[in-house]
Amino acid sequence: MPHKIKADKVSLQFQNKQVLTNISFELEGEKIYGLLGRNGAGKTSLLSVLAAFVKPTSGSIAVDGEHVFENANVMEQIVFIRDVKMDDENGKAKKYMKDLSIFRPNFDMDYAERLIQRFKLPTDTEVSKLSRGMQSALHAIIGLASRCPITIFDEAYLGMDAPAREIFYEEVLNDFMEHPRTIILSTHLISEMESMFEEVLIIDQGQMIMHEDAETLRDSGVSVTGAVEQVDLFVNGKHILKEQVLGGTKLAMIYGQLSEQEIEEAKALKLTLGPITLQELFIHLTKEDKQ
Ligand SMILES: Nc1ncnc2c1ncn2[C@@H]1O[C@H](COP(=O)(O)OP(=O)(O)OP(=O)(O)O)[C@@H](O)[C@H]1O
Repeated sequence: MPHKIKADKVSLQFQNKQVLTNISFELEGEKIYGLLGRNGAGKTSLLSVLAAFVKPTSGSIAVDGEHVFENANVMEQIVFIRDVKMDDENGKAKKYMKDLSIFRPNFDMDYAERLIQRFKLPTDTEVSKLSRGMQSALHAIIGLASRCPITIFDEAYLGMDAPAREIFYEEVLNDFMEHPRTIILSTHLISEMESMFEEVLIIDQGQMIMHEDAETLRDSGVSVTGAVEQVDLFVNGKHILKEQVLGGTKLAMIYGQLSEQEIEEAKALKLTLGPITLQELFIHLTKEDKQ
């Protein structure tokens, strides 16, 4: 059964710094959610409140109606994976996992072993001596193999190289299909991951500015490709997110939907219309000088 998450007016202050302001949202669960925000937007802070690592200054987060903070029952349901260095950890990867698995009732050691093979994680090296990318892989393996109903990866892939990130994305998708659960992936590097998200939450300067179905978000803008002059003619007066010229061809991304008449106009100008990327939309929505 999916676990419902409800955040109710969550605010967080560190000393005098307002880090989160009145954040409310509901997640119905068993989906892959993308939490997007620029550096310092408050992603880690929000996820730390959700994982009960930090008590909000005001407001609360509840899972199935139970507040998370200092609630062992709920905390057992949540795994929060961050890309932190493990410089002080003694012991090797398998022992490290075994020790952690005691607190994770669904931990699947066979799956962890398969992931160790896939990521080529050295098992004869002390955890603290693993390279940064291998420490990231170890975090990812623990997050996946824990099979927690609420699985949070907070930029967990940052230390990995491109092939390792590919493995991570593939494993998240495959394991989610086989064991549906709530997976929250926070990132500011969107282009690689955007196809994974079913719903997207965007925070900017500590505030939730968007919570939307990923498809709906992609439909909120249009890409227009064609001959430079024709594209210029068509996008004139529209809200342009990005323009790019390659030889005689131009790609423009515009914000907002087109009317039937505009679609006909585009056809007449021999323009190709397509969806925009979440990345473009994100950059637009979180730009400092946005209107
Ligand atoms: N312990 C702390 N004490 C004071 N300020 C903090 C603390 N932790 C975070 N902050 C501040 O809170 C704000 C949000 O930080 P947070 O790490 O949540 O952002 P983020 O979106 O995860 O950023 P990034 O993508 O760079 O990791 C930042 O301005 C940060 O400096």
